[in-house]
Amino acid sequence: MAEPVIKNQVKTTESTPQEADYVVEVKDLYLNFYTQVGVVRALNGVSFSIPRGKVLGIVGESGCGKSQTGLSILQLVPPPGRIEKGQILFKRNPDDEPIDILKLGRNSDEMRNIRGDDISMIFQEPMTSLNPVYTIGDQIMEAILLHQTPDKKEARRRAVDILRRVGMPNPERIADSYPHELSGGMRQRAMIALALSCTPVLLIADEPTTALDVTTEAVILDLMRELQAEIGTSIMFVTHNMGVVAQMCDEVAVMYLGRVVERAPVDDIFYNPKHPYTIALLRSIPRIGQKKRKRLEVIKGSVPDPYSTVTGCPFHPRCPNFMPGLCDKVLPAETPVNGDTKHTVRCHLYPGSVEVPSQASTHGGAAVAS
Ligand SMILES: Nc1ncnc2c1ncn2[C@@H]1O[C@H](COP(=O)(O)OP(=O)(O)OP(=O)(O)O)[C@@H](O)[C@H]1O
Repeated sequence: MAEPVIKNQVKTTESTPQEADYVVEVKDLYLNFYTQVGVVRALNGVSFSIPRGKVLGIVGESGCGKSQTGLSILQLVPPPGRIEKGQILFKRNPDDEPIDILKLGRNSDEMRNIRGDDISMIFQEPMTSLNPVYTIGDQIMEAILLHQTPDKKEARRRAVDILRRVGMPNPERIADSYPHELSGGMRQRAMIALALSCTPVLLIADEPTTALDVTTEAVILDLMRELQAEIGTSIMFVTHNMGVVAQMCDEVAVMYLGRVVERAPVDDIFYNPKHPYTIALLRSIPRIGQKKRKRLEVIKGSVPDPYSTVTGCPFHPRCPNFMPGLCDKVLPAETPVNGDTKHTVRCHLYPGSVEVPSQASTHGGAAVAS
């Protein structure tokens, strides 16, 4: 029986991020929402790359722009959102010339092909992806018939096979079930099966397990990791849960108010965090060996109102290391930590941060005052 074609091959490399192979590179992305009460500057110069065959975690508190970054990659930002600036470079294969997704028409055939064939997205709520009026099997078959084979019998066989691979008991029966007939964990598996049915080069997983109980969450995370290793799909894993990051990710980008403030291999994020925001995020989670009575620390203050203006470093109003006259005036540039380009930070505690002249920021440091 022919297996679905695996489009992407894992290529392990010890090179720097600039040299390393990526599937998607987001460069200096700006996104605004033009609402009736004002402009929300949701993304303010987001830059990062998703390494081929690896899992990149995107973490940060609610409202920092994680989901909108994922939706931007698929050109699915809802109105009244508008991408103002930036590039999203996509490379299907390592040797391909990159395609700038933002140059493609939102509804063009090429964009639809990328959405259906190369990049899949899964959400916290499976019913966002699953259609309640079609059986699970029909929905998976539809994707396979559209992108892989016109043969209905073969499509059915592949649909059942992928349901088996995501650990569904009795996949033949599940294929004939409607979404409402399944439990939450089963629906999540069905959604993953649907997303992986075309062996995408990239899977964008937006809090896919947040709504599940911890036991089911652990099973689904294991499954995703297994399938990722088997198929070689890259994953952009959006979460606010640092425990999930430790379990799932190879690299991590920490976002604060529409900007990446630190990115590094996962071990560096946990054992050598640099940005005060990353450190605060880590202090707010329980750790093994921590004294029972020790209270978890809450990050001081709250995320600024989306319409408000912050000058300098967007984190300065909450930062324990705040340096008046610098942090509230100058937006820190992204700099490598001790010359290591795999680990970068945007913070004035580290050399090289004062590169950009004084700038005003809106909602988390939009670059330039308007
Ligand atoms: N339709 C919209 N209209 C106006 N502002 C929006 C809209 N959608 C998102 N935003 C704003 O964009 C910013 C980024 O939102 P986003 O959903 O990406 O955050 P997030 O980090 O994914 O948060 P969460 O973890 O809660 O999903 C937020 O300030 C949010 O209020």
